Order: sequence, then structure tokens, then C-alpha cells
Amino acid sequence: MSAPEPFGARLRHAMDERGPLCVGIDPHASLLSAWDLDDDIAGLERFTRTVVEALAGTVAVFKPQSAFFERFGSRGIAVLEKAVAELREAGALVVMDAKRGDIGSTMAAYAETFLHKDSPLFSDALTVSPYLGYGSLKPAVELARENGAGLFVLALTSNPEGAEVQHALREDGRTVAATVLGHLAAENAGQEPLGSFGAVVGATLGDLSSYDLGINGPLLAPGIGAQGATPADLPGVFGAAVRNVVPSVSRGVLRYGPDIAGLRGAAERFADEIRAAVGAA
Ligand SMILES: O=c1ccn([C@@H]2O[C@H](COP(=O)(O)O)[C@@H](O)[C@H]2O)c(=O)[nH]1
Repeated sequence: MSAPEPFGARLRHAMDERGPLCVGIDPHASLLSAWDLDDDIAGLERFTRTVVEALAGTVAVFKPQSAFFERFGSRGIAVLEKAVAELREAGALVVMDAKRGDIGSTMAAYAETFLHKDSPLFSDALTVSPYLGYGSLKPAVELARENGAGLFVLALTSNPEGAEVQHALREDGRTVAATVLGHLAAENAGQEPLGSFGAVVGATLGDLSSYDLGINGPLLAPGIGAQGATPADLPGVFGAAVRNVVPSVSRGVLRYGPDIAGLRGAAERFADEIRAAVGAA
């Protein structure tokens, strides 16, 4: 059997075809209410189905936020599984935002859940936390490679609280975040057209020129929309790495539902603004 096409190559192709926008699927209780839906499993199901119907055929990447599905227990997970399958069938890539991280032996089980092709929750990529030590992610790196999947490792998160950990200086004078980025650059060395091991780097962070974002892998950039960043900020934050950025918007798009045309219009506006900003960079 031939090896699956690596996530990085599939992502580059999807970005070329559909543009780099990632739409987050975050069924907040407040959004369910704004969509006139109950905060229950039927509301969750309807919300998710509407997003899939509106956007699965045109947006390159979706990032379901697992927490909003997990809070409904096994029935919420079933809604998530169905959405992942439908999004992938429609040709979109799915980055599961579950931010898993644990000691290696437990990390292996998380990896089996999201990165093994036979798992019902198999996703094209998974967000993971390196804060139990980058080496603890090894089982996920290995299983992702075997299954043509990828990882997005939390490096410089969009929230202001992240700095106390991520900007901390190690004994060698490097920051913790720079060390994470260095590990990712090593994973992606020599991979063409793009490595499969990306970093999460918030679009909210301003000038990051003191960091080497040239990891030859994708940079998932949350923070656009509700957290205050805009597509026009991207070149200033990411510099030369901007062409590898996957800008992610959740509430900034979702607040235009449940109207299908409203959701499509919002996604198109963000996609146009991103194209203008990145194309001009
Ligand atoms: O650094 C990070 C990492 C992940 N997130 C997640 O992205 C979305 C952001 O939602 P918005 O509605 O577009 O603000 C959410 O799922 C976060 O958990 C992040 O914001 N920052």
C-alpha cells in the first residue's frame, strides 16, 4: 500500500485551491442562543450542520473546537465525528482543536484517537501542547507521519497570559517558544512543498521579528475577529513567513449565522481581506 500524502502537501494544495482561511467551529452557548437554538444536543447538531452546509465546499480548513462538543458528552462527540467526516468528504481539511498534551504513554492514546486513520475522530491535524516537554509529543509526531496527518504545536498563543510561559528564558538564553519553533523546524527539514508539523502563533501578538518563524511548516493563526486582530495585521506579525499562515476565525464568521448566505458572505469577506493582505506582502 502506498504511503498517504503528507498533511503539509495536502494543506499547501488546499490553500492554493481555496485560499488559506480556516473557519473555527465553536458552538458557544451564546452563539446557539443568538442563532435561536437551544443549548442542547439538538441545538449543537443544527448549528454544526448549518456551518458544514454553508462552508464545507469552499473553505480550505476547518478547526472544530472540541471543548464545545465534549461538554455535551458522548452525543456531542457523535456530532463532532459526523461533522469531521462530512467536512473531509467535501474536500476540506480538519484541524481538531483539542490541545492535547500529556506524558508520552498517554499522548500515544490521544494520538490514536485523532491521528490514526481508522479512528472515528481521525482528523487531518491536531493541536497539541508541548508544555510537558516537546519530547512527550513523540508518539503523536510518529503516528501523524504514518497516517499522513499533521500537528499544530502551541508556540506563541493568542492570549495575553501565554507570555509568562512562552517568553520565559531558558538557561541557554533562548525563550521557551523559540525552542518549540526550533523543534518544529527540525521535524520539517527538507519537506516539500511544506512540512506537516506546524505551530500555533496568535495573530494578536504584534511584531514577532525576534522569533524565527521560518519552520518550513504551517503557522495556524487564531485571534482574528473576536480577539481583535485583522487580516491586515498578518504581514506585520508574520513577516516573510506570511505565506505559510493559516488565519483562523471562529466567532468573527459564526456570528453571521444561522443565515447560510450570511455565513458565506462573512467567510468570503475574510478570505478577500486575507488575500489582499498576504498578496500585497
Ligand atoms: O492561541 C490560541 C490557540 C487556540 N485558540 C482557539 O481558536 C479559537 C478562537 O476563536 P475566536 O472566536 O476566533 O476568537 C478558539 O477555539 C480558541 O480556543 C485561540 O484563540 N488562541
